[in-house]
Amino acid sequence: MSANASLPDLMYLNGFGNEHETEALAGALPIGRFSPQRVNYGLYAEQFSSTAFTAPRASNRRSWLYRIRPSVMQGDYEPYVGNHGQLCTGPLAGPVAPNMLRWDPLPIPATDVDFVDGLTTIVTCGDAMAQGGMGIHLYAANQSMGNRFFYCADGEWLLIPQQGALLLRTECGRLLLQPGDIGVIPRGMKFAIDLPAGPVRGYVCENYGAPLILPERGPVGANGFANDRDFQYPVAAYEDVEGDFELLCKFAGNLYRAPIGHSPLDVVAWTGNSAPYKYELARFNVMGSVSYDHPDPSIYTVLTSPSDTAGVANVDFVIFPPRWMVAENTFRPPWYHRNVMSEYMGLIEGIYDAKEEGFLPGGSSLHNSMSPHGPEAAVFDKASNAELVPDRYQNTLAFMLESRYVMQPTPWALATELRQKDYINCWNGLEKKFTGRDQGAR
Ligand SMILES: O=C(O)Cc1cc(O)ccc1O
Ligand SMILES: [Fe+2]
Repeated sequence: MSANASLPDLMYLNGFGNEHETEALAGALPIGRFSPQRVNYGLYAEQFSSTAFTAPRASNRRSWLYRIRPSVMQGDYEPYVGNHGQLCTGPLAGPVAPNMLRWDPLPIPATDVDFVDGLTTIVTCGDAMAQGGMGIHLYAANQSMGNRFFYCADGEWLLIPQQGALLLRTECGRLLLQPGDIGVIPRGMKFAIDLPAGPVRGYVCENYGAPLILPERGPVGANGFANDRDFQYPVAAYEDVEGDFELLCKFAGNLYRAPIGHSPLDVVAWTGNSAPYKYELARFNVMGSVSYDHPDPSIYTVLTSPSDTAGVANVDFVIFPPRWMVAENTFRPPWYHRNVMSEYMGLIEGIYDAKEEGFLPGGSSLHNSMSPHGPEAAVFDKASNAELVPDRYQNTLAFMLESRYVMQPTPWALATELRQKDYINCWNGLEKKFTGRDQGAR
């Protein structure tokens, strides 16, 4: 068991996008073929395709699942209306104002709410039906899903816990996520989320586009940033239980439910490269300036969903982890900035260096395409006058979801009391300092 006695100590398979194979019962995996006439143990073979059959080999993702019942063993879907939050899908209707926006964290619900019912969408971009863009959901929940199972046909889910542990029970096995970890669940994979250590809060990026991959390293070489070996996949674990259960799904922007007479997490063995995985953000190997200037934040990219244009992401997932700051004769916080890419930010822990006030763990900010942003006034003054000794940034873990597509706040996001209507005032006090005199700064 791990340090917290209520948390399971799970085994994992290491390696990003590897052709993994795992069996919960010895001999359950066919050898030398995927679909033998009869599968051992009376299992059914089912292929799970996450990319088109004909996607190039380097980007092709699929797995073979050997399961107690094939996935067709379920009832018809009917609309599901239980969602306690407000789950939305891009594109949303109406105009998008370019205002800079910021929100306080969601409260933990006062009534019983599980993970799926506790989702509230804050922004979306692109178009789920066209398989581009993403939705960003906040979650706050206090109940395990138990025998309510879910899958999302609209996109891959990147889970970013901010508070509390998530036990992901998936078709491929179990993953434990704690704050500081991230988890990725392929589009369409069935799962349930239990809460082994109390209430939870965090963020979900529903990636409508190409599956997340590791970014190129370029001249950095063969190691560094997020290393492939640190991505962890589950070992096969199956549930052989029957009952009056519920299969929920999100499809083409709406939630549905179907009755199901058994746990769909009944995969006894699987092999392939499309499976859920986790990554501990503390393992990120941070690159940074050891001479001068604040580099572009792309050096902190953990995962990227490419678009059809090289270097222009559908979604980049970027973190700002603890690290040393040593740059000389440099304004060390992020510079003032206008960006063609749209930037959503969240905070997992501590304080973010550009915003020491008002950007809280569990909170959010949105700086849309070409909307100006940068350090608040107090940070500008502090950083302009700081003694530039080596400084270790500790107790900090912010992240950014960046996209080529304009991000549209949901009606909830604009109306909620959690929105800080005075956010723009954080830049008050950046008065004119221009004197017209040469002050000798170089
Ligand atoms: O705070 C932000 O807006 C994110 C960000 C961080 C950084 O280090 C450089 C540019 C940038 O947009
Ligand atoms: Fe920015």
